[in-house]
Amino acid sequence: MTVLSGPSGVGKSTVVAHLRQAHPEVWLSVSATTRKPRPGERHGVQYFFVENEEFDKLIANGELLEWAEFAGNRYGTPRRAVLDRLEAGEPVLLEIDLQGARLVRESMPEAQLVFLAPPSWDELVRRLTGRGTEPPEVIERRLAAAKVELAAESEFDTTLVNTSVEDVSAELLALMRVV
Ligand SMILES: Nc1nc2c(ncn2[C@@H]2O[C@H](COP(=O)(O)OP(=O)(O)O)[C@@H](O)[C@H]2O)c(=O)[nH]1
Ligand SMILES: Nc1ncnc2c1ncn2[C@@H]1O[C@H](COP(=O)(O)OP(=O)(O)O)[C@@H](O)[C@H]1O
Repeated sequence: MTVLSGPSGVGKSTVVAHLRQAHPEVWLSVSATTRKPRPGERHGVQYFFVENEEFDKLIANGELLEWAEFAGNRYGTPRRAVLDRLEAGEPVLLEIDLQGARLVRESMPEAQLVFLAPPSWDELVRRLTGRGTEPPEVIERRLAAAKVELAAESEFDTTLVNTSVEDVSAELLALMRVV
């Protein structure tokens, strides 16, 4: 199992979408979140969008492999689906934040932790702002979280710098031994 983390706006979703277009056999976990959908996001595709009460239930029933609060919303990985795919021997990819990556490392030490880094701080700010999905105060919050995440890079097994989506997808596939 491979965990991909990195600051908001670095390009995680873009890289994963590119990788899965060429290799749909890579299974990506769909997380539950209390965040509201962005335009174009669909329930069950990018996320399972749930209310706070539903998220409380998922935690209480032990249905999440890990969960974390990120920039004011909660996000969690449904446990059953991940375990089923691992049992079936499929390549499993989680795209989660630093706190989640740390929790996975504790509960599944065999997981491979990959950090996606921006070419520079200015480029990260450009990407996050340029995406145009969040208002300025949310961007500020995510950039504050990004500073913490960038400082934790050394906790990961591997760092990939997202200069080129094509290159980084190929590198990630190689790390996952999908060719
Ligand atoms: N711990 C944890 N983090 C998650 C999960 N799903 C998504 N995240 C992370 O939550 C953060 C915010 O995600 P999102 O609101 O979709 O923003 P984006 O990643 O900037 O597009 C990102 O770092 C995601 O990787 C999850 O199930 N668990
Ligand atoms: N290698 C890259 N070069 C230039 N822009 C990129 C690259 N990777 C992603 N982007 C752009 O950066 C923005 C943030 O990417 P996204 O995949 O949403 O990030 P994340 O999922 O890490 O929050 C998007 O507008 C995306 O098109």
